[in-house]
Amino acid sequence: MRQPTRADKFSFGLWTVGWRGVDPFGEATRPALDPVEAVHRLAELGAYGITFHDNDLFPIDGSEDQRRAHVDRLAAALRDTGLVVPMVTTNLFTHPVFKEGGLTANDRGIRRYALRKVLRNVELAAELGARTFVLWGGREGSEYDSAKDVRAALDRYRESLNLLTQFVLDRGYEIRFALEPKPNEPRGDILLPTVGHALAFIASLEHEQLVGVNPEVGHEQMAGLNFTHGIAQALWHGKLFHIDLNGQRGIKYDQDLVFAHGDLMNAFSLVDLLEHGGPDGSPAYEGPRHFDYKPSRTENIDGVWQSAAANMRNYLLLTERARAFRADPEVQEALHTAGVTELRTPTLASGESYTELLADPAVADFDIDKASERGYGFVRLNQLALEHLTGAR
Ligand SMILES: C[C@H](O)C[C@](C)(O)CO
Ligand SMILES: [Mg+2]
Ligand SMILES: [Mn+2]
Repeated sequence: MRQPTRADKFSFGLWTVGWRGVDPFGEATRPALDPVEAVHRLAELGAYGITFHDNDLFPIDGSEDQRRAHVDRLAAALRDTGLVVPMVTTNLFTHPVFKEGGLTANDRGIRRYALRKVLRNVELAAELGARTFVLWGGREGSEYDSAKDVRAALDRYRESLNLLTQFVLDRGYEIRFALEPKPNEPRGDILLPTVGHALAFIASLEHEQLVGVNPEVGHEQMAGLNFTHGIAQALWHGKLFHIDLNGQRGIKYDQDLVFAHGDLMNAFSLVDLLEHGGPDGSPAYEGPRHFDYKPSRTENIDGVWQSAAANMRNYLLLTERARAFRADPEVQEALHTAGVTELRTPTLASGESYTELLADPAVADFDIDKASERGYGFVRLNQLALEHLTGAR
């Protein structure tokens, strides 16, 4: 099993390895981690980039000089290690001022403050060469239906995205925005809860070509959805601008487990799609393989670095297993029997009209009982996948 290299484009949020283990029922179990230390350690482990929220780097109420000093310290560590910053995002959820939202808070003053905070952070993203700007609306939502006019909230979200995309165009920044959906937590119900909601919303924006999605494994699975299906549809729309990889075990609080420590079969099909879903088995996605996870609260700092390494190792393991799966002649035969490749053939012959379809005797006399007898062999195909996944093949 090879070690990760910069070419694998693995990136980590500073907030991941830096998570101190505070949860709603317990205080921190680990000391604060210096972002510069995180950059050096992640570089040693084989990462290629780091991402961050503004306030992962500097305090929300710090002075301009303090802000600049923290940014310069990070920039120096990036130069020393060669790590890059593919993505930047804004914290619109920790400070109490955001307790009722940021960009879609009922309070207009808070919305104006939040929007300015994002604009300032887009400038920082441009300074550091980030190409993607993520917006996770963790506090955009409600606990009580009568407390939030959802249509007005979507108006405010659209107003914000239209301003932010105009800002990027006017400044000439090479930046695109990626919305990160999540169904709930910390708000009882979060707006734009799934990839589907986000894709529909993006279509309503003035500069929709600059806005895509940053789906997170656990977030779609918290909504009971199949993550690989969500990623496939995001790719189909040309809107997979970034991705948050982690693990989740069923519909419960956001576990942010190490990638593949949740639904392993879905992690396998996801990596197969990302790495071999393009033309002739090439990658379907060229962006960073970004981990947004939390080292379990049970771990000490050694466990933190082991968990970071585990994310990259699991991605590489699944890539290797998926490659063997695709190369297995029995798998190719099973895919053919299952009709997986047949689905790529258009239902209509080229140029065929509905008139010709209606008149086609082969369709008019289609023997549905005979057609019902087809055995697709899906279980055998899935067994082959499992045997490759477990190294039994
Ligand atoms: C980018 C986003 O803000 C990161 C979080 C907080 O982990 C949500 O997944
Ligand atoms: Mg999460
Ligand atoms: Mn995330």
